[in-house]
This record gives sequence, C-alpha cells and structure tokens, in this order.
Amino acid sequence: MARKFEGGRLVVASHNPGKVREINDLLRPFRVEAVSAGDLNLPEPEETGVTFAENAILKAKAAAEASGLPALSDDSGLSVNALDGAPGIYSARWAGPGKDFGIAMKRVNTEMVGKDDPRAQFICALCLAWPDGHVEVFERTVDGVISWPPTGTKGFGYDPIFRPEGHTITFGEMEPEKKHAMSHRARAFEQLVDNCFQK
Ligand SMILES: O=P(O)(O)OP(=O)(O)OP(=O)(O)OC[C@H]1O[C@@H](n2cnc3c(O)ncnc32)[C@H](O)[C@@H]1O
Ligand SMILES: [Mg+2]
Repeated sequence: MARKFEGGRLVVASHNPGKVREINDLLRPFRVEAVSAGDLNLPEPEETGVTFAENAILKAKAAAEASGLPALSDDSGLSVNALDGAPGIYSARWAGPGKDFGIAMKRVNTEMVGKDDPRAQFICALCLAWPDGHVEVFERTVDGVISWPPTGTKGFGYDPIFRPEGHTITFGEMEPEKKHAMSHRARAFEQLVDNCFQK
C-alpha cells in the first residue's frame, strides 16, 4: 500500500516553469496548496542518477528535506528510437547552459539524418517524497514520432517536434487540456493520484 498524501502544502520540486505550470494544472482538482521549489528558493540539485526514477527521487528528497514538507518531483525526457533512447535522461542537458531548446531540437534532427525510424517516446517519472525519507515513484510514457520542422508555441521543451501517436499535430500545437489527457506526465500523475491521494 502506498503512503497517502494527507492534503495541505506540497512543494513542486522543479525549476522548469513549463513543468511547474503543467503540474499545477494537474493538481488543481485536488485539495493541495502547491508551492514551487523556486518560490522557496530551494537549490537545483545535481542530477547524478542514471535513470529517470533515480533523478526524480533525488530531486524530491532534496526538496522535502530542505522544506520540511512533502515534495513532488518530475524527471522526464524524450527518448528517440533511432538514437538508442537519446537524449533520454540528458534531455535538459542537450539544451546547454542557456536552456535553449532550439539547439536541443536541432541536435535531435541532425542526429536523425539518414535514419528512417521516426518513433520516439516521452517518459515521465514522478516522485512524491516526505521529509522522513519515504518515497513513492510512478513512471509512464507516451508514444509518438519526431516531426520536423518544429511547430507550435503552446508547450515547452521538445513539444514542437513531438507528434503523439494517432494525432496530426505536435504537443507544441496542442491545447494544454488536450496534452493533459494523454501525456507521459498526465499518465504518471493518474497513477500518483490513484495510489497516494485521498478519494
Ligand atoms: O529538473 P527540473 O528542475 O524539474 O527541470 P528540468 O527542465 O531540468 O527537467 P528534467 O531534468 O526532468 O529534464 C527533462 C527535459 O525534458 C524535456 N521534457 C520533459 N517533459 C516534456 C514535455 O512534456 N514536453 C516537452 N519537453 C519535455 C524538458 O525540456 C526538460 O527540460
Ligand atoms: Mg533537471
């Protein structure tokens, strides 16, 4: 049995404004007072894990310890079949110190030249951690294809080059509510809610 979140204040342990916005959207229907790691001036921990789950755990634990509150982290990324899963856990790092996703998306396109498999997945590991060190982790994916050139300005990160399976537009072109109905983050969140939130 997963430990339940009892309600009240919850730290959203991410320094990515796009993610914080999406997580706040997903939390809205629940009795949760979300505060972001940025609001609390929490440091951005170094992501030394070798899996999404490990990095999610280290980010949530760091925020829960530093704040004394339960903390929810998200470690996510794009995994391209033709690139053996890259950029994967390095998705943020491909954008460089300036967090320029124009550069990161171009690199995906350049490395895919000559490969004819466009399939890719977005992956999201969510971790809910408590100040006593207890953690719950949920990981989900969404399948799609890489689409070039980048289109749409509604999302963040790699959204303009990811077209989810069965759809004709990219996540960058999609309304947030529609992305929340199918994304890796929304799917992992559904698991989190089923297991850790009071009904
Ligand atoms: O670690 P935090 O502070 O949460 O913020 P971050 O941006 O560094 O986040 P990650 O370490 O999890 O890196 C994942 C990168 O993958 C990209 N990514 C993850 N989910 C995405 C989504 O739904 N749409 C587009 N890009 C996404 C995004 O650009 C992230 O920067
Ligand atoms: Mg990060």
